[in-house]
Amino acid sequence: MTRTPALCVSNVSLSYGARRALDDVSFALDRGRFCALLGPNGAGKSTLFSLLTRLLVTREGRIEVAGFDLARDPRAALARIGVVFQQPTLDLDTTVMRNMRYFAALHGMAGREATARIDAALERLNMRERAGEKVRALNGGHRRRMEIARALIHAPEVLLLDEPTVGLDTAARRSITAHVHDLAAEGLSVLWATHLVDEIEPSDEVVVLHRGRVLRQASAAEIAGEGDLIDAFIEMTGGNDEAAA
Ligand SMILES: Nc1ncnc2c1ncn2[C@@H]1O[C@H](COP(=O)(O)OP(=O)(O)OP(=O)(O)O)[C@@H](O)[C@H]1O
Repeated sequence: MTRTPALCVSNVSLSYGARRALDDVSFALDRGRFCALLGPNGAGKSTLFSLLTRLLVTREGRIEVAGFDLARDPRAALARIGVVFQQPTLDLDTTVMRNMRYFAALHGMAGREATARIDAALERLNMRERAGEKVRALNGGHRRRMEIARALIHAPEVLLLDEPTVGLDTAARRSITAHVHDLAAEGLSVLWATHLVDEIEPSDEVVVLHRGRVLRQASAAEIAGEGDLIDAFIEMTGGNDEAAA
């Protein structure tokens, strides 16, 4: 028996006026996998994330989360998704704990249940000892970790992250990337949008998106072949990217 994929995107297209931002995009994310959505700037990654989170809707194609159709059963589908958007959405002048409690409340959780969920989520990101600090006092890497912990409060099956390391220094970038790979190893299904090849491990799944189209889905090792992933990526996309930055 085959398991329902964590995420299944089938023949999805979206245009902004005359501009075709996504063109017949299809891919599937298996459960418990780290999948990089790899594409140069303008490939359509953020547009796809907007569709996956229903900030945008399209009539062209179908999206399923853990078997739930996002258009027909949005409540069930969205309940299974945790999201970290590219732009931080933190209240800087409250503590980590108050931020987390606020989000738990949005998911209908309070009291002991909320406390247990928040503790577990912060623990997974090594952030428990920071619970009493104001967000403003945290460095960029810890703020991002807090956002990831926040996205896990409701125990989603799929975690979506849109270029989550933008603006972070090398050490913080490496730490966040490692933390999220650990989450996938624990069973979470992860879709990680990036244009940075060095955030991807050989065993990761990769969906290469370019000019709104999926060029390939395979493991990073398969795509790299005998060479490096970055060379394969540049060859596929024509090199109009700062992939090595
Ligand atoms: N609101 C919009 N109106 C018109 N065109 C848009 C809009 N948003 C995005 N686009 C265009 O759609 C295409 C895909 O953009 P998108 O932001 O999804 O790409 P991306 O891969 O996320 O790029 P980046 O890494 O720069 O965020 C680009 O050509 C972009 O200029």
